[in-house]
Amino acid sequence: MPSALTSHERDDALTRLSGWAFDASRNALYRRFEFDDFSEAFGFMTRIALEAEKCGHHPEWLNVYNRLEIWLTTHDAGNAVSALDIELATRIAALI
Ligand SMILES: C[C@H](O)[C@H](O)[C@H]1CNC2=NC(N)=NC(=O)C2=N1
Repeated sequence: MPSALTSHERDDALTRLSGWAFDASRNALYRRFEFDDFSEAFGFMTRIALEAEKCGHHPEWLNVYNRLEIWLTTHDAGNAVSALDIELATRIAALI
C-alpha cells in the first residue's frame, strides 16, 4: 500500500518537477497543458495512458478540446500525494 509523502517530501519533489504545482483543494499534483487542437491533446493523453498502465497508477484528468488538466493523487494512500504520483509526473514530463 503506497503511503502519503510528508508535505516537506512533496514540496521537495516539486522543486524538480517543472510545471507542476500542488493543488491543496484536491490534495494532488496539478498541471495544465494546452495543445494546438484536440488531436494533439488526445494523442498526448494516449501516451500518458500507456505510461500509467506501465506503473499501475492513473491520472485524474479533464480534457476540453485542446486543453488538458491533470491531477495526480493516490487513492490507495487516502487521496494524498505519494511517490507514485511523483513517478507518474516524471514519466509525463519525459513525454513532452
Ligand atoms: C489495483 C491497482 O493497482 C490500484 O487500484 C491502483 C490503480 N491506479 C491507481 N491510481 C491512482 N491514482 N491511485 C491509486 O490508488 C491507484 N490504485
